[in-house]
Amino acid sequence: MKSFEDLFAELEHKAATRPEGSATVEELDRGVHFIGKKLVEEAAEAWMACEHESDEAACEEMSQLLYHLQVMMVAKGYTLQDVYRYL
Ligand SMILES: N=c1c2ncn([C@@H]3O[C@H](COP(=O)(O)OP(=O)(O)OP(=O)(O)O)[C@@H](O)[C@H]3O)c2ncn1[C@@H]1O[C@H](COP(=O)(O)O)[C@@H](O)[C@H]1O
Repeated sequence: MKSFEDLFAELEHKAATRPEGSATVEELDRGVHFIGKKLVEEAAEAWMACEHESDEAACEEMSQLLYHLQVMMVAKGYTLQDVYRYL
């Protein structure tokens, strides 16, 4: 099973190597404004799923929120340590 750190390393690698067909590369190319809207959308979907849907659906939406959060970190050039220092 993939961890938060595993996914972040994978996304940084995708950003550096820019493989064909990568959803991450496509999203990075669309920029911070687009990624920000995805973040807010996924946050709302995670909230709604927690209130009205199954545990499975809620967890899936949360995974998408984590993904888009990581894409934003990569877009901004932030490392895990840049964020973890505030935890
Ligand atoms: N975990 C994810 C992941 N989660 C979400 N997404 C993207 O986000 C989209 C889902 O958000 P959308 O809101 O567009 O889709 P939706 O139809 O609204 O979906 P719901 O929120 O309604 O369920 C998907 O179509 C993917 O493009 C992801 N894209 C990639 N990953 C992982 O990231 C890694 C790199 O992926 P690539 O860059 O595609 O190689 C791989 O390990 C992937 O599994």
